[in-house]
Amino acid sequence: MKYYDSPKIDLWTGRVSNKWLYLHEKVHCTPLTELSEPHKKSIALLGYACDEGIRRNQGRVGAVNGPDTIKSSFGKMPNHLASHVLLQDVGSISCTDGDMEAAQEALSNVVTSLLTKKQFPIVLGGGHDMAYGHYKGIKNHLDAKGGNQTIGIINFDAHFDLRKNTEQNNSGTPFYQIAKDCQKEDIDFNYLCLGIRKDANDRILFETARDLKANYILIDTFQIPFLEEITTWINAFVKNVDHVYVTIDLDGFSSAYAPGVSAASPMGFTPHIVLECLKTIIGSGKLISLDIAEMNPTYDIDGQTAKLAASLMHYVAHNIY
Ligand SMILES: N=CN[C@@H](CCC(=O)O)C(=O)O
Ligand SMILES: [Mn+2]
Ligand SMILES: [Mn+2]
Repeated sequence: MKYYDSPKIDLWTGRVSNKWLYLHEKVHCTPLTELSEPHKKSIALLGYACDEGIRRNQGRVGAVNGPDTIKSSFGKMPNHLASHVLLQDVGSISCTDGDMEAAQEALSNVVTSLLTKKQFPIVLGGGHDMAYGHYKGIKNHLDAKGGNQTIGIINFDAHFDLRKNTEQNNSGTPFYQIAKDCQKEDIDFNYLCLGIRKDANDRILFETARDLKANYILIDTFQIPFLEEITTWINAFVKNVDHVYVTIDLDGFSSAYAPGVSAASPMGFTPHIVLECLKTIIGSGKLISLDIAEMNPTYDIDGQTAKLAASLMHYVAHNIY
């Protein structure tokens, strides 16, 4: 398949225990052609190796290497997964010819197929344009099942990513594109954005958020001391939808935690508040799929952004089933 690379076994190295103590010993590298409906509960790791959207959005490229770096960091972590949980690396969507829309389409098709095969997808990026393909994949899967099931998007991010795509699609436009698709279908655009920075979103973006009825919490209050209020907001949002798609943009974290991104946030959020929110969302039983975006190894320091992404994955993988 064009825009698809099979899993790379070489990424999965680390301490050898011969007792599945480490995730690189637990993971199976399964090309999509060999993926079947599992007998066990299964987590599918998929890369989105594309930074074309970041380049178009005047950002710093390098996120094309993000997925492999996160997988490699994750593999070195301890495995506490139950034996009845399968962990599979199913490879990566790649975009080497600049055709980001084709890569998004390929991503959408693979996500649909993963969900149909009863996998829990964790997608690793790559630019946040990933969210458009990821959302479409979830939507197509649910539409095929019928019943008009609704999707709520929870985006942990410093940015709305609601830029208008009148000139082009890029890493700053995915949720605007989704909102426009919702309008065409006459369905609600259910979007909650956590960690918005006033110093990183212009007036037009705030106006667009208002016009599209986007829900958001500013970075000033997206902090542990406001956990009770934040949890109430999340619960109210989740209650209103059938399924939740979570997308985590690493550039929303303070650059003290996540320097390896295109647009860093010195005044960003902490991993602790994100983990608390993930606990609430997973606890709702509605989380259908998740991704981690904008990992850029070129600007990382001592692999700490990759480790943060891997730790978030570690938490989700160990709590989803
Ligand atoms: N995907 C992120 N996009 C941000 C980048 C901001 C920046 O380059 O400073 C945005 O378009 O708002
Ligand atoms: Mn961002
Ligand atoms: Mn983003």
